[in-house]
Amino acid sequence: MDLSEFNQLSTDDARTTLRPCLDVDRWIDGVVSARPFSSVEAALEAARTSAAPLTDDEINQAMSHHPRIGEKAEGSSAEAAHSSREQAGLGALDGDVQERLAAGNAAYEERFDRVFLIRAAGRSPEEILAELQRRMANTDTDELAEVGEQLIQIAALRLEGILA
Ligand SMILES: NC(=O)NC1=NC(=O)NC1=O
Repeated sequence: MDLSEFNQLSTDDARTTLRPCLDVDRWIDGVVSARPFSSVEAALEAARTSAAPLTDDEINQAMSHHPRIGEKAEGSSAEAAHSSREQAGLGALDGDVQERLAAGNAAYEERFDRVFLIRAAGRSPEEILAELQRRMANTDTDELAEVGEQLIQIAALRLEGILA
């Protein structure tokens, strides 16, 4: 849809449109209430700043919608479609990278007890692996903050796709 359609959506329809971007009510309401936007960039800026930083509870709730990096998104939900598109950008992972990513995901889950989440769009598999290694050294607190930032980056990219 275009920006004027988004600006004119009812509050409920705007909320429904935004939920697959980030399943956090405070973020959704922040973007919905900032309408009408004068430009797509203004809408994206609202998406990048609304509800930031996310709380631990909001992060944990939002995380349930994200498949592992390198794994096919399950189901036919809007979130799954977004994830598939974002991960398609990784291209066909060669065997070695696929294995290293699977091993990295397992190590990350062991260390932080959640799926490794990263904004995949615009990143090569090698960059994602490097980020995974770097973040393994984070404290729990620092890592949770990074996850929150990545969720918001993904949300803004998803909104950009919706408004394209
Ligand atoms: N585990 C993940 O990082 N998942 C994802 N990253 C994205 O950019 N989209 C996803 O679904």
